[in-house]
Amino acid sequence: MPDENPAKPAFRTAIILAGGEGKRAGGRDKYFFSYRGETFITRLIECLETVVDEIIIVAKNEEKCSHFYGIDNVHIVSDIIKGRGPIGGLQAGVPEAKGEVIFVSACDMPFLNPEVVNRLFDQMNEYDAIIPAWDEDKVEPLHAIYRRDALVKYLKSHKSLSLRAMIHELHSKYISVEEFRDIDPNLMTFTNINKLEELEEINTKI
Ligand SMILES: Nc1nc2c(ncn2[C@@H]2O[C@H](COP(=O)(O)OP(=O)(O)OP(=O)(O)O)[C@@H](O)[C@H]2O)c(=O)[nH]1
Repeated sequence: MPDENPAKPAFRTAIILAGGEGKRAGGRDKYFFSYRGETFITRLIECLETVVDEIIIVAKNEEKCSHFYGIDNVHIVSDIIKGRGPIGGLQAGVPEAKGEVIFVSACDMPFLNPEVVNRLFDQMNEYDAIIPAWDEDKVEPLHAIYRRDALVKYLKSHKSLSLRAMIHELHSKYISVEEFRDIDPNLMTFTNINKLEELEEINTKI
C-alpha cells in the first residue's frame, strides 16, 4: 500500500539578526541600507520566504521594524538585553522559533542566495550546526544552519558572547564555500556590507 503519510520535511525557521551598533556604518541601521531601491531587510525576507516556513527578525529597536508586522510568517522580536551582540540576538530569537532547524543570518547580506541556504539545510544530518568556511580562520556563523535544541542548550549555559566559542562548543560541520560555486559562481551570498563605502560600491558596480 502506498505511504499515505510520508515523512513531513522539518519545519524551518530563519532568524535575521538586525541589531548591532553598526559602528563601521557610522552608527546606521544596516538592514535599512538599500540595494537598487530595495532595503536589505526586504531582500532577505523575499529570499528566505522561499526556503523557510517562518522568519524571525530580532531587532534592536522593534518599532523601527513595525512596517513588517502583518507579513505572513514574519515575526519581529526585540533583544531581551541590548548590546550583547549576535549571541544576545539569538537569546531573544531562538525561544520564539518553531523550527527544529534554524538558518541564522546577519542583516547586512543583500545577495543571500536561497539555493545556497537550501543546500545548507540539506546537510544537517546528525550535526548541531552547518557552517560555511573560507578556510580555518574565516567562517560564516551568520550564514549558517543550527539545530534549535542545540542552540537552546548552549544559550542556557554559555559563558561567552563569542560566536566562535559557540560554534566551537557545538558539534559543527564546516563546509567549504567552494561547494557553492556551482550555484553562486561569485559567492555573492556571503557578501556582507559593513561600511557606507561598500554600499556605494555595490550600488555603482554590480
Ligand atoms: N539582534 C541583535 N543583532 C545584533 C547585535 N549585535 C550584532 N547584531 C547583528 O549581528 C550581525 C553581525 O554584526 P556585526 O556586523 O559584527 O556588528 P555590528 O554591530 O552590526 O557592526 P559594527 O559595529 O560595525 O561591528 C549583524 O546582522 C548585526 O545586526 C545585537 O546586539 N542584537
